[in-house]
Amino acid sequence: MLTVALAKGRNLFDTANRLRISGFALPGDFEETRRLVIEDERMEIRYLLAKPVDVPTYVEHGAADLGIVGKDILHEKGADVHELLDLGFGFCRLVVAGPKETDVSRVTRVATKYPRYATEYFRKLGRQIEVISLQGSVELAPLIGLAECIVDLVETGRTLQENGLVALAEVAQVSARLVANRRSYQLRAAEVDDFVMRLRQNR
Ligand SMILES: Nc1ncnc2c1ncn2[C@@H]1O[C@H](COP(=O)(O)OP(=O)(O)OP(=O)(O)O)[C@@H](O)[C@H]1O
Ligand SMILES: O=P(O)(O)OC[C@H]1O[C@H](OP(=O)(O)OP(=O)(O)O)[C@H](O)[C@@H]1O
Repeated sequence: MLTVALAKGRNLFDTANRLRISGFALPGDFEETRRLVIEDERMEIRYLLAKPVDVPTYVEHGAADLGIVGKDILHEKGADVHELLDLGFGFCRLVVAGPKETDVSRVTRVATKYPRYATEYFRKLGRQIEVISLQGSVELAPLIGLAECIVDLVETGRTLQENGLVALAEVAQVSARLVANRRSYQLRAAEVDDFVMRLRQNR
């Protein structure tokens, strides 16, 4: 039986949809259930419903053979996992954003849920910045002077717009990815390949 860790929240609906059209039988209440472990006995798959940021951890440590999670989280966590497939949903962009007059090449304080991305991005610009780590509502920081700009996800642009901020530069493009534990990828190759093939065919 393969164990697959799925990110709860925003991407779960598209993930479940993709699994269903790929032939996996999920319970009708899959997207709403409070159960955290769900078994599909016919397909011999066990799903773990995890907080998105924890999915790479389950996969890296072998608690799950496979995982589905956003590229943003994957890179930020730096987990040692094998990336197998861009699933083609969960699209958004990680950007530097702030008041429109902000000079990105001169900022010193950046608020973000993504310290690694932020540090790497500004290092490439030759800038050593102070990162202010926040857990959400990051757009607040430049509004009240906690930071000059932010590094955060943008999808529709509505949150930036309603707070008088603009995207100043793109840091990364994001979509959902299928990842594998490195040992599972080698030792359970046939099962993993079958899972990958089914998801790939239904992109
Ligand atoms: N507009 C968006 N804002 C945030 N994440 C998005 C957006 N569009 C797609 N995503 C993807 O969804 C993932 C975040 O999902 P979600 O917001 O449910 O997680 P979360 O912020 O960790 O939530 P929580 O902390 O409440 O569990 C991101 O990692 C990203 O890959
Ligand atoms: O471009 P938009 O479509 O407006 O989406 C972008 C917003 O969505 C996310 O926040 P989320 O709703 O996950 O809340 P959070 O701030 O608590 O992370 C992200 O951090 C942005 O704030």
